[in-house]
Amino acid sequence: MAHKAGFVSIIGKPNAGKSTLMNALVGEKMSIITPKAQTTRHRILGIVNTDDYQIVFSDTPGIIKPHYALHESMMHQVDGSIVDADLILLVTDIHEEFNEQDVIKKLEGSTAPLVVLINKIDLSTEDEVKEKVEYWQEKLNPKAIYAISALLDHNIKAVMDFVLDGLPEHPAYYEKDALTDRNDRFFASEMIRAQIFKQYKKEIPYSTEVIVTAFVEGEKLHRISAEIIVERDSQKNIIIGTKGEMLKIVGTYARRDMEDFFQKKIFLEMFVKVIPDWRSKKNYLKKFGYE
Ligand SMILES: Nc1nc2c(ncn2[C@@H]2O[C@H](COP(=O)(O)OP(=O)(O)OP(=O)(O)O)[C@@H](O)[C@H]2O)c(=O)[nH]1
Repeated sequence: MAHKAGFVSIIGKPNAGKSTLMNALVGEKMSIITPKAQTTRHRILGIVNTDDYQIVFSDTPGIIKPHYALHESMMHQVDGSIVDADLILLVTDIHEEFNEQDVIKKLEGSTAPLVVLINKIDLSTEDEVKEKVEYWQEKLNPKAIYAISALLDHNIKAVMDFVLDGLPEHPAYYEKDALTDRNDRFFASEMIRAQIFKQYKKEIPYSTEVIVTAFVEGEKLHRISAEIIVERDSQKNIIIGTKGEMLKIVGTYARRDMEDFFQKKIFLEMFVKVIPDWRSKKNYLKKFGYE
C-alpha cells in the first residue's frame, strides 16, 4: 500500500472546542484548553504516525476580528493553515451564534474539502442537532457533517476514519517519531499560560505573554525559568498577588502539569515584567514568536 500523508486544518470560532478536538484526535495533550475564549495564539501541529500514514493536524487560533497586532498575527496563522490544508475541519459549537461571514471569507482561500463538525452535542437535544445539520448543509454544502462531542470522545473515531479515507498518497512530511513542530520550551510556556487563563479574570490573561528564558535539562530534574510579561504595573501586582500568593498558585499548578508532561521533576522560577502595550508592538511580537 502506498504511504499517505496530509495536512488537516482545524479552524473555527474561539471556544468552539478546536484544541479539545485536536487533543482527542492526536491522543496527546498538545494544545492548552481553558474555558476562556482565545486561549490558542499559535498554530500548533499535532502529528499522528503509523507505518502507513502521517496525519498532520493543525490547531489554530479562533477566528476573530483583529483588535491588536497580536490578533493580526493570530489570523495570519489561520490563513496559512487554510492554504496548506488537504482537508479543513470547521469546528462549531452547537449553541454558538454564528457570524459566518468572516469564516466564509477565510474559506475562500482554499480548495480543500470542508467538513463541518457540530461540537458539544452532549449539551444539546437531538432536535437541535438535526436543525444544525440542516443549517450547515444549506449554508456551506460541506463534504460531510458530523455531530460530535470532543470532550466526551463521541464520534471522534468516525471523523478520524473520514480523514484517513481522504488522505492523499504522499511521503511523510515530518520524521516518523515527531509528535509536533513545537519544542519543550513552547510547551512549558503554554502550561504557565494555561494556568494564567485559569487563575485570573477579565483582561489579565489576554494581556499576558509567557517567555521561557532558560530550560536546562538534567538527569533528575529540568530547571525552567520564565518571564511573565504584562502591559501595566497594576497587572503585575495582580499577577503576583498579596505576598506573592497568586504567583505561587500559578507556579505550583504549572509545575505539576510540566512534571506530568515531561515525566521529570521540575524546578520552576518565574519573574514578572512590564512591557507597555506589547500586544500592539511589532518588534516585541516578533521577539515572542509571532510573525
Ligand atoms: N460540554 C462540552 N464542552 C466542550 C466540548 N469540547 C470543548 N469543550 C469545552 O469548551 C471550552 C473551550 O474548548 P477549547 O478546546 O479550548 O476551544 P478552542 O476552540 O480551542 O478555543 P480558542 O483557543 O479560544 O480558539 C473548554 O472549556 C472545553 O472543555 C464538548 O464536546 N462538550
